[in-house]
Amino acid sequence: MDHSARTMLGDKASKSHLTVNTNGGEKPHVWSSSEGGCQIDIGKQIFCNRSLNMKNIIAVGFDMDYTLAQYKPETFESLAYEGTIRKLVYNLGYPQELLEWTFDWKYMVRGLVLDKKRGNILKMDRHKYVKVAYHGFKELSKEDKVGTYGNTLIQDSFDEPDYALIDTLFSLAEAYLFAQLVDFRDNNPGKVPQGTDYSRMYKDVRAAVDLCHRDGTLKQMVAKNPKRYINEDTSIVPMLKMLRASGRSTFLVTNSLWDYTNIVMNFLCASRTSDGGITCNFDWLQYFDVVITGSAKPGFFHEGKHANIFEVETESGMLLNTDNGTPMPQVGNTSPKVLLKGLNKSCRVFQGGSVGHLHKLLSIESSSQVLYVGDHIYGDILRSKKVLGWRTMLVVPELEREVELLWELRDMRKQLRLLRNERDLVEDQIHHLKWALKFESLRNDEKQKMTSAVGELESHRDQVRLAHQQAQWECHQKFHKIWGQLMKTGYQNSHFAHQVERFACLYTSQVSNLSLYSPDKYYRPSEDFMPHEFHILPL
Ligand SMILES: Nc1nc2c(ncn2[C@@H]2O[C@H](COP(=O)(O)O)[C@@H](O)[C@H]2O)c(=O)[nH]1
Ligand SMILES: [Mg+2]
Repeated sequence: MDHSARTMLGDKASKSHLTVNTNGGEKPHVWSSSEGGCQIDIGKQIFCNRSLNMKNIIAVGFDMDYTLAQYKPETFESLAYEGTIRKLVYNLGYPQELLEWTFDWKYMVRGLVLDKKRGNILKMDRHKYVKVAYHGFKELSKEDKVGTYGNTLIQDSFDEPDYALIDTLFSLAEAYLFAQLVDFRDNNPGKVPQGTDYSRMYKDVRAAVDLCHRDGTLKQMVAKNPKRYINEDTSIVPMLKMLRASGRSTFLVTNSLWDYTNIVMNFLCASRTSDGGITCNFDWLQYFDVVITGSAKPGFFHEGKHANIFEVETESGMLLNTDNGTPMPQVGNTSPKVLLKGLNKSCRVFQGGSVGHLHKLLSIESSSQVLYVGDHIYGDILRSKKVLGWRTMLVVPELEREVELLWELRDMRKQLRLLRNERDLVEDQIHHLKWALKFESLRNDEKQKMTSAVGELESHRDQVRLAHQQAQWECHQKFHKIWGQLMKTGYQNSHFAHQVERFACLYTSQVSNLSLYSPDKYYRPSEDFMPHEFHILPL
């Protein structure tokens, strides 16, 4: 990105947020360091939907998977894809030839909706109007699309059980496999198990993916070689240290269980040995006050929910009974050493429980004092904000490239807007002339003149329309060949963007972007604009 981009967009300076240290590794510039406090690249900024004064926040919580731990989709999602195929073939009777299939990890994006019954994949705008629709990998014609989804009666559904929202990066492999199976069934109806319709195929894929997450197919491989599957982020520890130094409590709430959480957090927080190796220990716990594993979000966020909470004995992974989080004597011959350990530790680790337990453990009086950072709108953000009133930040890794492309394509987008205005203007002129031809008493020569003017304007309109459509398509393709921009569908916000706007107080591309801002930052939203204001107020 050139320097002007940095200064024009959010007044950013050209300073990078990483410097190369003496070992050749990258040293992050946290806000509190001497190099920190510089202006921030557009791709790393935190964007604000709803004002949030960090001074009112006393605890900052984090989700782990795809929030603190950014998986590499090319390896991690491929692992999920291959594991799922094996289960389809060996457990569910799908043909062996599926084992030859390959996965394009860039094809699917978040925010898509699977129409399980029809075998379609959809991208909708914020009004739930279907703008892009594919049957398997075949694009639906405009007529088919409108015929199937144009009916306003189904506009407000698109929910389970007939539809599935691809709202986490964990779902990209299953969406791709669903599209492949739809194509496969259409072309080889006899080859799929008898009675298998599209919905059944989706159900099978879902069950197989689910099993991959539960039976160790994925987690064993990540544990063996975390570096292959997870991006290293040297800013996470400095960010946590800065938040804690500012007086905030920090906590982790993850659906992963303790054994896996410990491996992933060690990878993210441990200091590396000279050969790049990691010593596995529990040092990372010093950066948290409370860690809750196996949290079963989003159910965790229900205040009234009764859920047992167990203390995790970190060395052995043993679960200890607690009295709502308070250590309690174990019945029988449990070693008293183990029982007392929990009382002295600076960070306590639990499994299960619900938000009430967490508030008690952290002495939180009001839920508005908590900021929670997660990657899943439904699992992390929607319930925590809507039901509970926590403040929320959504991590959207795709955003970094999206905003940088927006900047690169600014001239193209300006051109698009001009073409759109011109098309509207010419259409108005045509309507006006046609009206006059129909209702005004005109002389023959006037009529002839007007009729030929209409003809000229219509051909001009067609040219402008075509140029506009062409430019729109080119722009769409620059973002993603099939689905276009993540946050837009045409000129409207996408369904995904609409959810981000409604449920996330803040959103940003990486969790560690928090380290680039003061822990006391007052995040303020940009001004709202109504359509009538666009032509009046200079932007
Ligand atoms: N049983 C299933 N587990 C899943 C699935 N998709 C993801 N996951 C697991 O959830 C947690 C997410 O952790 P969090 O830190 O983001 O709360 C992680 O362990 C995943 O493996 C699924 O479809 N089924
Ligand atoms: Mg997550």
